[in-house]
Amino acid sequence: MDDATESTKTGLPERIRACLFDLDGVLTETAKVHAAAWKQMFDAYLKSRPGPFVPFDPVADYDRYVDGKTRSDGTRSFLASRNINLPDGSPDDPPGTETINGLGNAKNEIVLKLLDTQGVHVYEGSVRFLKAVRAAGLHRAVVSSSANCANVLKAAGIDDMFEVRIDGVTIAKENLPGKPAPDTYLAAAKKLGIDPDQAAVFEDALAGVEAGRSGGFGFVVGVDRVGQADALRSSGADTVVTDLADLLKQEDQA
Ligand SMILES: O=P(O)(O)OC[C@H]1O[C@@H](O)[C@H](O)[C@@H](O)[C@@H]1O
Repeated sequence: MDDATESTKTGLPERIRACLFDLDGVLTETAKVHAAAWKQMFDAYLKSRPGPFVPFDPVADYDRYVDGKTRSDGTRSFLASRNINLPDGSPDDPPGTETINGLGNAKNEIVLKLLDTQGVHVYEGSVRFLKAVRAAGLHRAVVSSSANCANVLKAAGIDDMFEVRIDGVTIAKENLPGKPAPDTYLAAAKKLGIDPDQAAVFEDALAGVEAGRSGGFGFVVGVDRVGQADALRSSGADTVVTDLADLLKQEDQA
């Protein structure tokens, strides 16, 4: 924690009245599952194209182009990095159709299978932190680009911990710009009736931390699961932890 941060029972600055949590990689261990599904889909697609095969890197490519973004933004962004431009197609394009939606649907088939076979695992430190902020009377929202957010929260057994959920389904329905735009976080703060400078954002994705910074949120916590603390800081995190429960430690030590 930064020395300048006034400590409360939760390790957050005193002005904070709400916590806005990303899902995949912050609350649940599902960022890894998404990264594996993206790799399987993109590698199959890249192999089908003429020219040398350069595989999708599940760390570097995932963090830079895909993590935190909606399914279609992530697909578009990685393909653009390889100078591949595909039409959007339609949301119900069958998996494998050579469109942004077709490739995204293929990835979703894989992710659903993986979630089904592996189950959804929560980060225990995140659950402890969630319980601590609830006990401290802070509002809680989940803000995820994933259209599978509701099911993942349910499978993780933490769906009753949040007053507000903004997710990939909301983004499509309300036509919100996805992360790195701040709109999804701003929508959550608005629904909670809290000003952005009274809300803290918790994010493992560079795109999400950027959204927290550009939205004028009161505190941005970078959650480093893959050794990218410096990148999280330079994208706008006020502090970086490897486990949300680390925020509670300074209270224990006080
Ligand atoms: O394909 P879904 O479940 O709608 O998820 C979209 C994105 O949701 C984000 O939360 C993940 O960080 C991305 O990896 C994922 O691709």
